[in-house]
Amino acid sequence: MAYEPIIELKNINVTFKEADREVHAVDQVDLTVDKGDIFGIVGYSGAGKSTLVRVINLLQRPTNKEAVVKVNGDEMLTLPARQLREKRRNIGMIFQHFNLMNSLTIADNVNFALKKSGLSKVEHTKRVAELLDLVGLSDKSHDYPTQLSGGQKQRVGIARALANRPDILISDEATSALDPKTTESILDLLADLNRKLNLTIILITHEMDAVKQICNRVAVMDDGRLIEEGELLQVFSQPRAELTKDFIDTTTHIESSLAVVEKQDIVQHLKPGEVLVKLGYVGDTTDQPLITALYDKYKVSANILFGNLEILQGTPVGNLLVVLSGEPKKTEQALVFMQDNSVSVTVLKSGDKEVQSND
Ligand SMILES: Nc1ncnc2c1ncn2[C@@H]1O[C@H](COP(=O)(O)OP(=O)(O)OP(=O)(O)O)[C@@H](O)[C@H]1O
Repeated sequence: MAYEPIIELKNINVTFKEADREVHAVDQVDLTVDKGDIFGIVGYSGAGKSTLVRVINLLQRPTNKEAVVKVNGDEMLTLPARQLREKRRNIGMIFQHFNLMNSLTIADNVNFALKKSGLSKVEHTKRVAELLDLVGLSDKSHDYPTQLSGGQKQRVGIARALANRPDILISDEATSALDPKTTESILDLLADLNRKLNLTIILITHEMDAVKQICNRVAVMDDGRLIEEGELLQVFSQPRAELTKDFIDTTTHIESSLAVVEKQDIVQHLKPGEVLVKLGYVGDTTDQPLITALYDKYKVSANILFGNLEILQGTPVGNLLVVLSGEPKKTEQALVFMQDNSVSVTVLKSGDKEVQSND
C-alpha cells in the first residue's frame, strides 16, 4: 500500500505565556499521519497531546512562525477564515465527556452537526438514520442522552462527529471514562469505521491497551515533545525510550513481573552456568521450538518464570523471563544461538558473575 500523508505537522511549537512563566505545551514537534492510519498518541496528563491535536484543525494555532500544518495537502495556516471553517468540517472530534445536549433527542443531537450542511429536511432525516445505523443506535433515535449508557453516549458522539463525512477523526481520550468492556466495543467500532470509511483516526490516550488494540502507528509524548514514534509492532518489540517501556509494561507487565521474579529462590541463588534472561520475539520466531532446540543442541534447560504473548496487528509478539541452566560454555552458546534466530536476549543476572563477585 502506498503511504499518502493526510496530516503533516512540522516545527510545531505552542507556548502559553502565563503571568509568571511560560508553558511549552508543544515543543518542536514533527508528525506525519498517513491516510487510513489509526495513529495513537500516548502520554501522561499534561504531556501536550490535546494541544498538539488541536493544532491539526487550528483550534490551537502554533505560536512560532516556522510551523507548517498541512491537512490533505492544504496549508491550514494561510487559509482565509471561511475556507478554514470548511476544512474543519473534514476533521471530526470525539471527547471523553461526550458533550451531548441533554434537552435534544439522540437524532436531534446528531442532526445538530448537519446545521450548515445545506441538505434538505428529508436528506437530514435520511443522513441521521444512516449515522445512527452506522454506530448501532437506530432504536435510540427518540431517546434522550440521559437515558443512555456511557458507551451509547459515545456512539452518539461518534455519529455526530461523522455527520459531515470527515476524512479524519480525532479521538481525545474518548474511552477514558468507560469501563474496559465498553472501551473495547468503542475501539472495535472505531477500527470498523476506519476500514469501512477509510477514516484516518488519531487516538489520544494514556492507555497503551487501547493503542495495542487498534493502532497501526504510535507516538509517545512527554513534556511537549514526541520522544518516540513508529509502527506499533516496532515500538512494542523494541521500545527505545524509558517512558515507552513504562507504557508498554502497563499492558505486558514484563518489567513489573521482573521485580517479583528476582525475589524467587532460583534467581537469588543462580549457580555457574545459570542465567536469568529476558527473551523477546516477534512473528515467525514464536513458531520455532527454540526452547526444545536449546536442550537438544546444548543440553541447556529453560525454566520459564514469566511469559507474555500479544497478537499485534495479527503478529505474535512475546516476552519471556527464563532461567537457563547448563554447562557454563554451553549456556553461552545457547544465548548466541537464540540471537542468531532473531530472539532478542537480555541477560539480567548470571550465576557466573555472582560467583566471581562473591569471591
Ligand atoms: N490554554 C492554556 N493556557 C495555559 N496552559 C495551557 C493551556 N492549555 C494547556 N495548557 C498547558 O499545556 C500543557 C499541555 O496540556 P494538554 O492538555 O495539551 O496535555 P494532555 O497531554 O492533553 O493532558 P490531558 O490528558 O490531561 O489533557 C499542560 O501543562 C497544560 O497545563
